[in-house]
Amino acid sequence: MKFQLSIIGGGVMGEAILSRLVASHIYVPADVCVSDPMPERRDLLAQKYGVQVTPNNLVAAEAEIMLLAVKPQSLSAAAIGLSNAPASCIVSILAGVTLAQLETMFPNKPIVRAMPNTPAQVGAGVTAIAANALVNSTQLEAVRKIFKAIGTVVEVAESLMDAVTGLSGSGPAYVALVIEAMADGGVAAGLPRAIAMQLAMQTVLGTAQLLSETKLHPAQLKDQVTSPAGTTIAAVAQLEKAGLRSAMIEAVLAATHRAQELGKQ
Ligand SMILES: NC(=O)C1=CN([C@@H]2O[C@H](COP(=O)(O)OP(=O)(O)OC[C@H]3O[C@@H](n4cnc5c(N)ncnc54)[C@H](O)[C@@H]3O)[C@@H](O)[C@H]2O)C=CC1
Ligand SMILES: O=C(O)[C@@H]1CCC=N1
Repeated sequence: MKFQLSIIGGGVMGEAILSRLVASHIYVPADVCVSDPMPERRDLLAQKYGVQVTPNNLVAAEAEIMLLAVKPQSLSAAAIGLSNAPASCIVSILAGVTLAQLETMFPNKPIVRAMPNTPAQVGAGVTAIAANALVNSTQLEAVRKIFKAIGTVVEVAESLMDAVTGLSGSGPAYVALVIEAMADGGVAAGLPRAIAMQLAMQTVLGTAQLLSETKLHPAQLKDQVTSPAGTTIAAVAQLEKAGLRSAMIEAVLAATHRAQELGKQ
């Protein structure tokens, strides 16, 4: 096979995955090909990572693993002529697009559906994967290795992939909104913007680390912070009044439903 790995679509996620794979020496740049119609993306990726680039998806398809990283709306156009692609194994990170749909486009191919997230850019992503019946253990291990390079990997039933998309796939945006809003609150209370941002960011990072390392339930952590008649319970009462928990639950459900819709297009 001409390439060990090809990435169809060198955008935000394609580059995030590529950057970690090259940095961790999992693939030699010469063995990787990225296909993208935008010359400026091709030039940037070739210069920055030393990989092969092409505007022709068919050229890139000569790979052991072909990773699809185009928008779901671009999949039909990207897949034209690829139904008999020589790629040994196909991996899709497209929101909403099911294994059944991919199997129709790429008959009799081993296919893995995956859902990473943008903290992949700094090796702190989380990716859920689900494989079809044709994926063998060597191929699954190779796919796991790709996603381990960008963070942690969990295996789920394919029926749960839209829910994964609603939670961790889209989740970095929810957390970013929370951090921005907390910083705004600090600014409203008189803090300089830069200090407010630093405090908000480290509070989110530190809280996630504390929960992860101690295995405390979030409710226990909340109870540790809330002194009787203190400041935190005053804030928690406001958050409950504004429906923070309900808003977050509805947000995850809305993203899950949107992923289901994208899969039906
Ligand atoms: N951005 C995110 O946070 C996440 C995105 N995803 C999924 O990853 C996929 C890519 O998303 P992004 O990287 O954010 O999008 P993006 O728009 O940054 O990248 C898509 C790339 O595909 C290229 N492209 C368009 N048509 C093409 C074609 N016919 N052949 C080859 N390349 C083509 C574009 O030029 C662009 O560089 C989407 O399907 C999305 O659902 C999954 C997890 C997280
Ligand atoms: O918003 C989207 O559709 C993509 C999928 C998960 C994160 N971003």
